[in-house]
Amino acid sequence: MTLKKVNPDLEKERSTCTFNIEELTNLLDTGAHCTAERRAVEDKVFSVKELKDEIPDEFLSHKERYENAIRKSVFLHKVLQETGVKRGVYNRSDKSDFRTTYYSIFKDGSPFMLQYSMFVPTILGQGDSEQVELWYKRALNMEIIGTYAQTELGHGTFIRGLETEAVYDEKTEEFILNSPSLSSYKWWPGGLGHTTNYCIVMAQLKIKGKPYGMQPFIVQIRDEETHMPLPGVKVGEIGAKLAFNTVNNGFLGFEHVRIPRRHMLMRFSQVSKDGKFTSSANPKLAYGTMVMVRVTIVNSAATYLSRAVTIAIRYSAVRHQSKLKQNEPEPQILDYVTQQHKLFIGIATSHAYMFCSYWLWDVYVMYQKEQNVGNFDRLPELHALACCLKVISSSDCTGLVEKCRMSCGGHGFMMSSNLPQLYGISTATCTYEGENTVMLLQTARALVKAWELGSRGRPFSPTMSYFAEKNVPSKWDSSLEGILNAFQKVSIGKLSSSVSSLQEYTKSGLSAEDAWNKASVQLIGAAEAWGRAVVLSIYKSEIERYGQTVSPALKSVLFDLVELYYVHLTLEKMGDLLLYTQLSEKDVVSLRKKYEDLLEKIRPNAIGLVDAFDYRDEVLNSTLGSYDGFAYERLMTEAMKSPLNAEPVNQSFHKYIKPLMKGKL
Ligand SMILES: CCCCCCCC/C=C\CCCCCCCCCC(=O)SCCNC(=O)CCNC(=O)[C@H](O)C(C)(C)COP(=O)(O)OP(=O)(O)OC[C@H]1O[C@@H](n2cnc3c(N)ncnc32)[C@H](O)[C@@H]1OP(=O)(O)O
Ligand SMILES: Cc1cc2nc3c(=O)[nH]c(=O)nc-3n(C[C@H](O)[C@H](O)[C@H](O)COP(=O)(O)OP(=O)(O)OC[C@H]3O[C@@H](n4cnc5c(N)ncnc54)[C@H](O)[C@@H]3O)c2cc1C
Repeated sequence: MTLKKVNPDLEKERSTCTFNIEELTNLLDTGAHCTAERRAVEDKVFSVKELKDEIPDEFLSHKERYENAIRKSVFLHKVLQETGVKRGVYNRSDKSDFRTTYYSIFKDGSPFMLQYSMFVPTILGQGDSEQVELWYKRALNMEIIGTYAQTELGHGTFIRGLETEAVYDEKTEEFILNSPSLSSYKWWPGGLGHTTNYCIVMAQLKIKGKPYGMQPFIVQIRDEETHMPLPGVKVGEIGAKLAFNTVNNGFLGFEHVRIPRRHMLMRFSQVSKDGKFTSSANPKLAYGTMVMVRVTIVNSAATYLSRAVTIAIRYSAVRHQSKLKQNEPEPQILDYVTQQHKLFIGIATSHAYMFCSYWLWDVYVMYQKEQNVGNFDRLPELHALACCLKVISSSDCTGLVEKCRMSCGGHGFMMSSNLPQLYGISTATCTYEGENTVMLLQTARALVKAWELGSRGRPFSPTMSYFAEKNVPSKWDSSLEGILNAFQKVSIGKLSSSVSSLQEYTKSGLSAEDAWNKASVQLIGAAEAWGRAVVLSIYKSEIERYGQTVSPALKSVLFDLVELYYVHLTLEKMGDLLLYTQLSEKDVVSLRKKYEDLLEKIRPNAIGLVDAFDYRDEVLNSTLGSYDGFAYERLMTEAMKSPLNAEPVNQSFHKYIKPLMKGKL
């Protein structure tokens, strides 16, 4: 099929853009040098023919898909090694550490994913210098391939309930790993099924019968030559899932498997040869990899959404349907204001979380530096921020990815659109690295503690400093500052009522735990409200900061999106605002008008804004979202790849349908 260069609809859309697309791309990439570096890596990666799929993945069997994913992972590793990309070292954004490039080669994840995202970072974060020297090099060269094995069949959330044991035997200076029950089997780790030969196992340390809590151990599970499971190791794959079907998530059990003492990662806690345990300065340091991955999820969530919204907006610009005016041709569906309502918030939300993720990453890096000199003061706030922003970014972005899919009508249901797969990998972020409700409850725990300490005169940490302000009623103000203040009032109001309920429940005789459980719906509301206030505040302040360095044209568009985000959230959370602020019906009417005006203002820039995410067709992997906009031609080309289309009549006709038609069954 010969294609014209670009669909005229998209050509027209690009001509109405009011800002410099490249300038926005550089800003989103955290610098022009990051854009250049990323494009150079992409040029290299996407020129490798072995990394292209001849048959779409969805037409392969489970086993073939796995084998294909392994083949591509190996080629990709080689290419990235040649380009000098540091694998296993996170950066401020998915794009600048090439995660987006990497994972665009796999629609459903790579079996090496956990090697890069958790195995190597845990060695770096939890190993002492000698252990890092030994294991990091081996892992980086792929001499060993590993994963992070924490979750068990019986427990994922409640880490203290994990059953896998590591019992120290001082006679042989070894730990004995054991899985005492079916529920203690590790379940879920990516790559564990048939790919990894090592893993970090999180297990309960026991010395002379005494428990010392969960610690990380590096455990060999397969022979390095034959890849056979080692004696006492029971390992396999957990089966088909909603998504991540090429990640090779696995199960793992141990029958008294011995490992050397130095295979416990000992940066923070140590076990000496004679079995003496030295505790880390803070027992939660063993949870460090989770904090780091939660921080990075905020950017991943924004990135998944930016891919989905690029596909949906490009498609909406080339799709014509129904009539707005009787005597005119069918309009682009992007001209329907309801379509703009579904999609433009996707661009703004993606920006909001991207800019917040850069800020959160910087907080994390600052904490790391302080931690290295023994200062853990920032950890409770960082933990609360990582939990809460992980939750609201993953749930908001996943909801909007699904909205993007539905906004493409029937074609959004096609696997070739890549929207179902994007939904699958996005919704997984709501569960992994801490199930979202549980993470909100962790946030609430920190907020309640801060509130109670604050009421006794202790200072609040920076993101909670507004708790100190008196919740006095003030006139509604629809400026950005006014809306931010209003959301802070909601946050104070919800937290204050949750604390009152907790106090009332305990006063009425409930234990602290029962009172907490009874008030927990309120508590997760308070946690979410704090997260909203943080995101509104950081998104606005980051754009104000960048606004001083970018061109006036770009600054204006960036602020249109900030306003859209603020007004959209105000209308969405109207109930809370009516309860805790002076918002009136008149204000709501004028905010609705403001919202409609903003959609109209953003409309000419819609394609420019998604082009600025700078996703090559190979990254989007979508029949609906390609840069040239020839969605129908691509849908037909992909449909022709269905194995059923290889022959005009399928043999099942002769075997079953014909006898049925002839009444000969
Ligand atoms: C070429 C490419 C190169 C690129 C390189 C990068 C590649 C990146 C690639 C991919 C991108 C990402 C892909 C990621 C895939 C990941 C797959 C998923 C992996 C997993 O899911 S691993 C398993 C994760 N599991 C969890 O998250 C479990 C959740 N549960 C918990 O965290 C805890 O159990 C709990 C927090 C719920 C409760 O813990 P508990 O010990 O019971 O604690 P409490 O009693 O509630 O609290 C005690 C006290 O501790 C504080 N606290 C708790 N947790 C932490 C923490 N993590 N840090 C600091 N402090 C913590 C808590 O606040 C309490 O404090 P207080 O007493 O109140 O003061
Ligand atoms: C795609 C994917 C990849 C994964 N990869 C890995 C991996 O590589 N390595 C690894 O170790 N793990 C991995 N996991 C496991 C993951 O970390 C856990 O599934 C996750 O932490 C949630 O734990 P759970 O499954 O035990 O859920 P559960 O805790 O059983 O949650 C079930 C329900 O119970 C509720 N609940 C539980 N506790 C509480 C509470 N205290 N208060 C209120 N409600 C509660 C939850 O809110 C939820 O509604 C992966 C999971 C997925 C889906």
